[in-house]
Amino acid sequence: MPLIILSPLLLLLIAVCFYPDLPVFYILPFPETAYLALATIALLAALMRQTDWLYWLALLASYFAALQFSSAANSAVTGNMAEGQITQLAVLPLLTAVTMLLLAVIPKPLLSKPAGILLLLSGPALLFLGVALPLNVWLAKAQLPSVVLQHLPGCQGLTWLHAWFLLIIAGIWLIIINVKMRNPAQWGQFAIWLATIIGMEVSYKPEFAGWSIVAATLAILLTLAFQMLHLAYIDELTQLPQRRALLSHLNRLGRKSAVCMLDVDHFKKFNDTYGHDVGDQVLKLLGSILNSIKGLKAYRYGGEEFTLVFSHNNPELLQEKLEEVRLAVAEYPLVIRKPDRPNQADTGKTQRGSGAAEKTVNVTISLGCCIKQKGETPMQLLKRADEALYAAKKAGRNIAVLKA
Ligand SMILES: Nc1nc2c(ncn2[C@@H]2O[C@H](COP(=O)(O)OP(=O)(O)OP(=O)(O)O)[C@@H](O)[C@H]2O)c(=O)[nH]1
Repeated sequence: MPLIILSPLLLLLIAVCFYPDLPVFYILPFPETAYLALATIALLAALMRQTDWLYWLALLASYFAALQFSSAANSAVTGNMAEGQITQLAVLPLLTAVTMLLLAVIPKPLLSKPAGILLLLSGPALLFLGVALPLNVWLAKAQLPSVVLQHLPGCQGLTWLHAWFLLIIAGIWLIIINVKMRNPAQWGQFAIWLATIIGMEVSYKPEFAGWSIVAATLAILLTLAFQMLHLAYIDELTQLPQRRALLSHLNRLGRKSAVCMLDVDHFKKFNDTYGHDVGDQVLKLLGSILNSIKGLKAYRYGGEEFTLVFSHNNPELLQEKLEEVRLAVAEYPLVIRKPDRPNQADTGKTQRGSGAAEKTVNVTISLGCCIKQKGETPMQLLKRADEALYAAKKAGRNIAVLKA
């Protein structure tokens, strides 16, 4: 997924480096096209209720405007930055990188709230302040060693100073994406940052800088598509694909396959005893247990029912796997905080650990599995799996029933 999101920028980078004379670079009028692309994506993001993107787009638009303003101010210089000299334009990527990293990590308020409007305006304001203030003069006073102000080999705009600074930002960003937040939006934001760096390096040609904005908007478009797919197919609570994804899988099921329905035993009683919130945590945990078991594809069918799809029909292997799933759930200790600790009520009621005010419980599941028959439709197969589940419940629960 990340590479697809980054692909417009990677393609642009290759084209700029190796094919700078491509006619496609010169067919669009810039900067108008860049602003039009930004406005279109902003509209699309707002329509899709993904308004966080508006913060990013405002920042990107003001970055592009600041880039043009600084480029015009430095128009006497052929490249972005004369060797060994810090221009205002050279400070821009450093400032943008920090602003974007900040935007990536801070919680974003609703745009309709005053705090949202403030955040929307503060990013662009910071950039324009950076351009207006003589930051380059202040930086020059720091008397950096001349080597850090030399251009990178093959680069016209970026110096070693930029390289080190941007490398650190990129490192922090990639760590955040991979360790903390694994979702398409994080990669889309990283793509925007990448676009600003490319835009900076190629700003000596307005067409290239304009294309970097177009590539960034394409990256956001791809991210929006992933976000919509996620909304349509992934269950919010368990993070498993939900019924729509299951039906699409069942429609392209191979000849040798099997389907299993499972649900939590006495879940109504569990909810009544520990509360709906704790019940939700159990379903979440069940989702992560099912997702971690190899050799099957797990879906949340609805409520406390889950479906497992197997791409083989070997009865021994199926029985073994069903048993593995059943035991994985039954043997997982759920630590539940007692309600006499209200101050910690929001911080995860179900987790591993021990303590005086905690109680360990176990939940069990029942499973009903059926091997796909010749000519059987997905609905018929699901219905038989449901009957097998019913048989497992009748047989006393916490067992797996496999039918041919
Ligand atoms: N916490 C929580 N409970 C849910 C959710 N979806 C369904 N339930 C509950 O799951 C319970 C299902 O109850 P029943 O269908 O009677 O089944 P059961 O109590 O598990 O009994 P058996 O299946 O016969 O063992 C109901 O109380 C629903 O409210 C959910 O998303 N979160």
